[in-house]
Amino acid sequence: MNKRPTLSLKSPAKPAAPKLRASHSRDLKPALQTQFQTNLKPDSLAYSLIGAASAVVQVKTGTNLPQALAQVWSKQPDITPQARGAMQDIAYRAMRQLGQSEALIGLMAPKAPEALVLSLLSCALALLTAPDDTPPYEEFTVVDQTVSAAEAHPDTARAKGMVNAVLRRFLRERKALLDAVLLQPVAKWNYPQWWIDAVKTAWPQQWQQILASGNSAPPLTLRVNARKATVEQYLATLAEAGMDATQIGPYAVRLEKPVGVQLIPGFADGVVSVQDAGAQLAAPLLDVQPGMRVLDACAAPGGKTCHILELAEAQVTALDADPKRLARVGENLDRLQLQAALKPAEAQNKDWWDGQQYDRILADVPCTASGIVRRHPDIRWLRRKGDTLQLATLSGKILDNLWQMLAPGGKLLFVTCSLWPQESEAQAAAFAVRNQAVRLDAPGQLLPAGGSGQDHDGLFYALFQKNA
Ligand SMILES: C[S@@+](CC[C@H](N)C(=O)[O-])C[C@H]1O[C@@H](n2cnc3c(N)ncnc32)[C@H](O)[C@@H]1O
Repeated sequence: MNKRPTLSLKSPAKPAAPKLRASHSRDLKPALQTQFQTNLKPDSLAYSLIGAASAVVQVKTGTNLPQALAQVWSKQPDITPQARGAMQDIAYRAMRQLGQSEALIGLMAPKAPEALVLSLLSCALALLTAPDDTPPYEEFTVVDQTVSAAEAHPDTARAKGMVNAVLRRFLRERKALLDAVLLQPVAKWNYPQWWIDAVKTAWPQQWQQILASGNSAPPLTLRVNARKATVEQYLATLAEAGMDATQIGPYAVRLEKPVGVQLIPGFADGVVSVQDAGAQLAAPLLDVQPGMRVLDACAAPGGKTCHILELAEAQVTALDADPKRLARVGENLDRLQLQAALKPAEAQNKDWWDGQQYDRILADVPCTASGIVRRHPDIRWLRRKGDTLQLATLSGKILDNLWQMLAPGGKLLFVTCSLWPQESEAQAAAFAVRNQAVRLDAPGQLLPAGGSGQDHDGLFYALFQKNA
């Protein structure tokens, strides 16, 4: 028998449930199909659509999209890199269009669809309403393949007719349907209403530009390793490889066309790393001198740790509460041939500290990540309004604890990738008062920016010095 790929991501098989009458089974969630296999070809759009939908459905229950996709892929040993790429592309598009797609489905579906059907329709509608000039697939291909995907999965097969009807109606009545749903802010902007309100309150002049920029596809920005090359030298390497690129920061180079890291010249040898241009401001701001003791207190995956070490021979400790993520710091250090001490520990505690103070501390604290939604379009659907206060409380504790570990005259750089003042400027101001910290020059809130000149995520920087 042919080995067929598994497309379900579900939990271990349970004993068979008693048979239900048809009328009852309609009201209950179908049993999870752990062993489900499909005849869909891995290079078909249907295969990518059902895989993407399986990931999107998990985001709706609280899993982040990269993890959800990794779980889908782990169940399909035969998946090709192309199918993986296609699934990822569809799932990310679905996240960026989710408000509009769900509003459209709400208008067209005769009753609320089952979770996987809803996600499958959202993936298909994201392809049919792609904001790019060139739609990624022909409209009728999308409809046919979505119907085939629905037919091939036990959780969606019964809804095949409805999927067909909804998508065909969308193609017939596209303008009227879009005009109707775009009156709703959630459909127009593709964020939850509380998020739209929070951006409006915090940034009354810039809120529309901020929301729109969060829906744009992110650039691929590289950081040139100052120990191995200058930006000019690396731009020449890219030109030789026929890759267009622009310098957008002291060490930052933006590729005109994003490619996989395996295709980036010098990546494997540590000549460059992938890092947003805004995030590349941290290491220079810390002003680390050779031989200094430096603590990177929330370090994983290590972008800023590595940049610090590229700029100075320092004794760096990279700490993170998540040991799995901390392992990625080790991998990045290895690729760049750099060294740091790795500590799996919580930055609000002292149990890991040897009592020797640091000359520099980087506190890139956990936050809502509301400034990096163009890279992580799932975040807006995963976050809850109350997360801001909870995370701000934790980061306040982290900052107060770290301050005691800073040597007199030392500097602490507080960073967030948030747009919410409660996590950023208000936190910085309150911290300075509580600790009589001297505030030095730093960019403060950087709103997300895209375009020819500047291109960076939304970040916040505050720099403090301890009185000598
Ligand atoms: C914004 S990310 C850091 C990004 C990193 N500085 C970089 O540039 O690659 C925040 C990190 O804080 C870690 N974290 C969360 N809670 C923590 C805590 N209580 N103590 C230390 N690290 C924590 C998370 O695991 C996450 O890796």
